[in-house]
Amino acid sequence: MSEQTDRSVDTEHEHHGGFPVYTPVKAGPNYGRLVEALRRLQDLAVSTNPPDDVVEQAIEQAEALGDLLEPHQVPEGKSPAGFNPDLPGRGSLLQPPWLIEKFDADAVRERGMFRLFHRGGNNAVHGGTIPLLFDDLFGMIVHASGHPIARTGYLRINYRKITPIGTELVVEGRVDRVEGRKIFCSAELRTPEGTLLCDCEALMVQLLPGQP
Ligand SMILES: CCCCCCCCCCCCCCCC(=O)SCCNC(=O)CCNC(=O)[C@H](O)C(C)(C)COP(=O)(O)OP(=O)(O)OC[C@H]1O[C@@H](n2cnc3c(N)ncnc32)[C@H](O)[C@@H]1OP(=O)(O)O
Repeated sequence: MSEQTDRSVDTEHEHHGGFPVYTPVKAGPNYGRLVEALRRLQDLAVSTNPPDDVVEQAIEQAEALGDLLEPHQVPEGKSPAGFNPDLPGRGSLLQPPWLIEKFDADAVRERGMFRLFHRGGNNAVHGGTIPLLFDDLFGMIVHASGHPIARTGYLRINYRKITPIGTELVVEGRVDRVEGRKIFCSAELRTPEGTLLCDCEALMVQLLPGQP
């Protein structure tokens, strides 16, 4: 039985629905550099228009990189990607590369920038990227406040001001109240000076045993 499915290691497992037990995954000394190099590629992929001979070279190199990495695929929870809290975006390419600044029962705060590959219209952050930031934050808030794993029932976002790319920003949220399985949370995205850009309310619903 794999460590991930051996539920005897976590006697509270029933209270985490059907989720595997997640634990932080250590990254080697170069892993963060790899993720940042891939993010740079994502930035360039959305902001370049290379001639076809360069496109051909890029394809060859990208395919070679895929071939290099593919033999090292591991199940969910075994890669540092998303499971290393010390890396920007916890090492995940999906997440905006923000760093966790506070991870306490009363609040979770992250600081970072949106990248070029998060661009929506007219150089502002894409409106669909902001729920990604909030949703992930609420997952961490549920965890940090000691609740079993919960899934997002809803996110209600108010876009108050244009969210800029390449500028340091801060997001902070907390649990507001709990009613049975329902964990009501809120969070705000601000500039470091405190200007409110977006705020969000969320309902996180604690999973029942076996719920995926
Ligand atoms: C580094 C290593 C450590 C890392 C450290 C961080 C750890 C990080 C862990 C990650 C943890 C993952 C975090 C997942 C974050 C997502 O899950 S994002 C995925 C997006 N969400 C989903 O896909 C959820 C899909 N929906 C569902 O699965 C089900 O609808 C739910 C949410 C489980 C609820 O279903 P259910 O169990 O059948 O419950 P149901 O009876 O429908 O609802 C329960 C109550 O909530 C209410 N409710 C449910 N939905 C709504 C709604 N949309 N509006 C209003 N009320 C609602 C119901 O009315 C009901 O209220 P009461 O009648 O009890 O008063």
